[in-house]
Amino acid sequence: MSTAEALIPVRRAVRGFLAAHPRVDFDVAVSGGADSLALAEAAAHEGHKLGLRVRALVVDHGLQPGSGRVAREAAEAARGLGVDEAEVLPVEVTGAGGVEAAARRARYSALRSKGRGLVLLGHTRDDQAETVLLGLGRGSGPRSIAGMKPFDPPWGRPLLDVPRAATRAACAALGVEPWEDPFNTDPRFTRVRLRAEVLPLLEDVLSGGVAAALARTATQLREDLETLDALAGEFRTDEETLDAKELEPVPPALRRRVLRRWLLGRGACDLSDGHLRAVDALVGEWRGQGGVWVPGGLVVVRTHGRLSMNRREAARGE
Ligand SMILES: Nc1ncnc2c1ncn2[C@@H]1O[C@H](COP(=O)(O)OP(=O)(O)OP(=O)(O)O)[C@@H](O)[C@H]1O
Repeated sequence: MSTAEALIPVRRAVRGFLAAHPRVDFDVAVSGGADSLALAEAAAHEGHKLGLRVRALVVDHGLQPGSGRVAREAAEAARGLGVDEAEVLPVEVTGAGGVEAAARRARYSALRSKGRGLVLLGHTRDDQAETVLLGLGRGSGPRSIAGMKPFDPPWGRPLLDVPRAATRAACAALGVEPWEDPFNTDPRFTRVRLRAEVLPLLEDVLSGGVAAALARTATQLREDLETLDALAGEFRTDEETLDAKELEPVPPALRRRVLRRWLLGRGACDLSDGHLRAVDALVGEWRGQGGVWVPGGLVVVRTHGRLSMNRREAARGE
């Protein structure tokens, strides 16, 4: 494959993305890995054709000795690939939930505050396939199976239809050596095992095309979800109480979305499918049952054909 041919898939994806979401100036989040370096090259190439300035942002988590050098090298590599500017953002990784989650929070927060509009991320079709598979396995509902969104301001993900192999091929053709994150090969992480063990086995058993099929499924599901969310948005959910009788004839999938918005708007949090179904039963399977407890210290009750929410203490009469 010639150099020019190797660059085509990534550049084409970025060109399509920029045409669909025209913007003045944008930034590219560069980790130094193959995906984001290939993205930086394509963003610079396509951005310059549109007369845009392209800046790379590299976050230094400061977690390993030499992380500063890795970040500076990533910035240097991005400059070498044509971006107009490259900036290293040192962050402090603190807070709950394990070091990986804390690093992720710090990274996204730094990118969000430094970004000038849209920040492009290098997630590929394989990342999308892994996300969908993880969501399926954990039963965490259609929202997670629908995967990552290509356009989710301030984030943009132009490479969600591009296989990871294409970003590797682009880097090889450009003569850059991407940085390999040691976390990406550590089998203690579920995602790493999905990538290294599960997906290759699925590809083998199903004779290929699995990552593409999962990514396609995510897109279809996301379109359906967006439609249902838009329909649910037509119901008023900003009032203290909800008219259960009015909701009764509404199809349950739509009804649960309306209930979700109402509950979240009134202080509920961490709602599972089980919670939503239990609240929905107050509408769709009403037989005079008692209140339903939901996270956020709340209990939902139905009285005189309307749903309302009380604090648990009040419901207990304390
Ligand atoms: N240190 C970093 N500096 C700047 N951008 C980064 C850095 N690490 C990751 N990114 C950006 O995020 C993209 C996704 O990276 P990666 O898959 O490692 O992150 P992640 O934590 O798994 O993200 P997510 O959890 O959103 O999938 C990269 O392609 C790159 O654009």
